[in-house]
Order: sequence, then C-alpha cells, then structure tokens
Amino acid sequence: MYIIEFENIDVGYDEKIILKDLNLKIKEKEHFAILGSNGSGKSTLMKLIQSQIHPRHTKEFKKEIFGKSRYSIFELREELGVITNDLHNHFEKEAGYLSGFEVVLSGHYSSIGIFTHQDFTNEQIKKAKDVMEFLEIEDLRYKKVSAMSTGQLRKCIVGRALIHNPKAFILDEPTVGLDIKAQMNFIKMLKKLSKNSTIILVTHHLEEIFEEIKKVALIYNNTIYKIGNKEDILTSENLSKIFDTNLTIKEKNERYFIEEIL
Ligand SMILES: Nc1ncnc2c1ncn2[C@@H]1O[C@H](COP(=O)(O)OP(=O)(O)OP(=O)(O)O)[C@@H](O)[C@H]1O
Repeated sequence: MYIIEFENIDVGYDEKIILKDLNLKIKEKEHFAILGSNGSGKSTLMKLIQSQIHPRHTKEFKKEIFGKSRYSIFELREELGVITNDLHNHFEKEAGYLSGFEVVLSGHYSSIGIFTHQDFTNEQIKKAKDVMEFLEIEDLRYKKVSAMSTGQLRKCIVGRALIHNPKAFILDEPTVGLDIKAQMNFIKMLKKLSKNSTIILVTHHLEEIFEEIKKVALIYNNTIYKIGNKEDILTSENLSKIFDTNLTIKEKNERYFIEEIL
C-alpha cells in the first residue's frame, strides 16, 4: 500500500507557488529522508501531507494519503504521527503544567492539554503507560513540561503520537535543540519506531539518516529535484548543488556524513 501518492501537485501560499509538479510516492515501511536548503519547501511538503494546505486546482493532480483522496482530519491525525517544532513550542508555551504522562495521554484526543470534559478509560490510561514503557521514558511520568529539557519533551510528544499506533510518522527536523547524545538517542528511538511505522524524516543532518532509511528525496528549485535509493542520491554532486556549496560526502556502514566543505 502507498502511504503517499502525489502526482503533478502545485502548492503554495496566497499567490506564490512554493512547490510545483510535485511527484512523490512512498510505500508502507519505505522509510524516507527529505533534504533541502532553508526555505526550499520541506515544511510546506509536510503541511501538504497533513492537509494543512491544499493543492492548487489549476490543473489535474492526484493526492492520496493511505490510499484515499478524502479522509477526515480526525482519521488522518490517528494514522499519521506528526512531530514538528511548532507542536513542541505549543506544549512549551501553553502546557507547562502537564506531566509527561499527561502529554502522552493527550494523544487520545489529539489535544494540547488535558481538559475536564475529557474522560479516559482504563484502557486508554494503560495504553499511555505502555507507550512510555516502550519509549523508555517512564522516568518522565510525573515531570512537568515546564521542568523538562528539550529532548525530554520531544520524546513525550513522540509518545503522544504513538498512542494511536500511527501507520506513519512525519518528523520535521525533530532533533533541533538536542545535544549530540540526545540527538543520537532520539535517532535510536526512531529506529525502534521504524519497525512498525513508516518514517518520513526531514533533516539537515546527514548522519541522522539511519540504516533503515533507504530512500531520499532532495528538494531544490521548487520541486523534488532527485528521488531514489540513498546511495544514488546522497552524492557530493547532488548535495553541492542543492546546498549551493562545494562539499564532499563520505559513507561508512550505510551512514553518510559531510567530509569536507570547500
Ligand atoms: N504561511 C506562509 N505564508 C507565506 N509564505 C510562507 C508560509 N510558510 C512558508 N512560506 C514560504 O514558503 C517557502 C518555503 O518555506 P518552508 O518553511 O516550507 O521551507 P523549509 O524548506 O522547511 O525551510 P527550513 O529549512 O528553513 O525550515 C519560503 O519561501 C517561506 O518564506
């Protein structure tokens, strides 16, 4: 089954087209990394996937998610785990009073906070506990968001998304603000999630493209410039082009890193 099937899509804001002639197909369990320079349109693509913005109707296009062209936002929220910095900031600003457990529990209603009208069944409470155990974040159970580090809150937000066992996770630069150890720890957690869900990772860091991610898409010049197997796409030539700089890439044990920027 396809998680995403986009053909010939133009999308943008107001009068401005940000991505044009977009073609993107992602199959279930086909983990993807998406790279592109600042402002190239990566977050715009993530918003398109989440149906926060919509294709232009000026030409024929196909936009299917989980095999459907129409779905309710609630359905989509359950099938798609979304981790963005926007969401992180909302929790930080508006929900400092929540405990780690409550952040995870709020996934049942996809809300930012726990409200008096929300009832939780024993099953829902158990699910939140199980998710925290799976992610090895039980130590954050009583810790308040206001007292959490960036990495701790980020993991609770992943737990919140995991409540519905989503078919896919989209993660938009999920390691921003994490120190090196927390970053590697977070990537380990993504590896674990990749066993059951499709991972779509937007990142600026080549070293985050873990072994299970076999496919890469590069965004450049207002469209998907290259897409395919990572060994074919993550070349010095391609990355020099999209980042408009002269760099060399090295690969070791299926992980990639920048060797030199000239
Ligand atoms: N809400 C908006 N209204 C108008 N223009 C927008 C809006 N959001 C983004 N843009 C513009 O769309 C373009 C692509 O932005 P986008 O955030 O998708 O890039 P990005 O690749 O995610 O960048 P970064 O790596 O800096 O996060 C930019 O020119 C940006 O100014």
